[in-house]
Amino acid sequence: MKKVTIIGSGNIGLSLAKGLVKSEFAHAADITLTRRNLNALAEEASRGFSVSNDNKTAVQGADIVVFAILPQQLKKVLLEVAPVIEKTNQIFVSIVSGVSCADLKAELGEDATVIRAMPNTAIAIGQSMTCIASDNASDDSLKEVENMFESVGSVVVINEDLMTSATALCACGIAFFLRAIRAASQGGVEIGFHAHDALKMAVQTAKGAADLLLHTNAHPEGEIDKVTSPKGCTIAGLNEMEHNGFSSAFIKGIKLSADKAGGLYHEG
Ligand SMILES: NC(=O)C1=CN([C@@H]2O[C@H](COP(=O)(O)OP(=O)(O)OC[C@H]3O[C@@H](n4cnc5c(N)ncnc54)[C@H](OP(=O)(O)O)[C@@H]3O)[C@@H](O)[C@H]2O)C=CC1
Ligand SMILES: O=C(O)[C@@H]1CCC=N1
Repeated sequence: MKKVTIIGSGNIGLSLAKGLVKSEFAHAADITLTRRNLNALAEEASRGFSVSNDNKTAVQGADIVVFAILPQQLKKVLLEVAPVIEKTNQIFVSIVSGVSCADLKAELGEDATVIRAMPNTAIAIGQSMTCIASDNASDDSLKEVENMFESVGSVVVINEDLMTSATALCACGIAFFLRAIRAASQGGVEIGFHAHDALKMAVQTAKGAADLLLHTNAHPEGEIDKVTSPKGCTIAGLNEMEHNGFSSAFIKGIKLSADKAGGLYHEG
């Protein structure tokens, strides 16, 4: 089993930790979680994770070190751990948005093996879409990190220049689809369902749509054509949504997220 240290155990760091244990990629005891407010990790400590507020100690002996802190918090931590890292044995994975491999190596050293990864919070249940990229990792190192993220979802290896796009589409994207589900359930309440039934119906309908595409490799529009009866109620509803900017709003939101994701580190 690999030893994994996660620096920054907030929303995504903890989701990753839970997913890795659930998938049996690692035992809780092989995962070290850090944050400054150690009290907030009491529950994880009781579940067998090693917890610490000492990043320097926590990185030592780890096979894979994952940085999961905010872009604005990263530089200080990189400078803190740089003197104690083992460049020949350790892989450094950053899931911090807007931080390039060059930025990481500028602080950790040019010979450090750095890999960027962009998962989403469904990683906690093994359903992440994770994109990974590196400009210097060996095939073996890249494979090791790919295996880790494949244990908790799907992985696509991409060119580094597409990482901010991956951030918007996949990492932010899960929030966009969640909001769409909430909107559908709100519509369901207006047309007569109690909120809990409307939400359950919206969730299962969204899951069915996603699974349909995953299982058949079909194009969404082909599946939509099967639903829209001539002069029917689906095309009426769909066109009303489009007149109100549904696709356009989604596309514009994704573009704005991608623009924003690129700038968070250097904005400071
Ligand atoms: N949330 C998401 O869905 C995704 C987020 N990301 C990226 O992951 C990163 C983290 O995001 P998110 O989890 O949402 O943010 P959170 O604020 O939830 O988590 C960040 C964590 O880092 C800890 N932290 C801050 N400074 C230090 C430090 N010096 N040493 C150790 N721990 C520290 C904080 O705890 P404390 O204050 O106690 O130290 C906090 O728990 C961001 O860069 C984001 O871009 C990427 C993909 C998805
Ligand atoms: O909102 C954010 O900035 C982070 C990055 C991707 C998901 N959450």
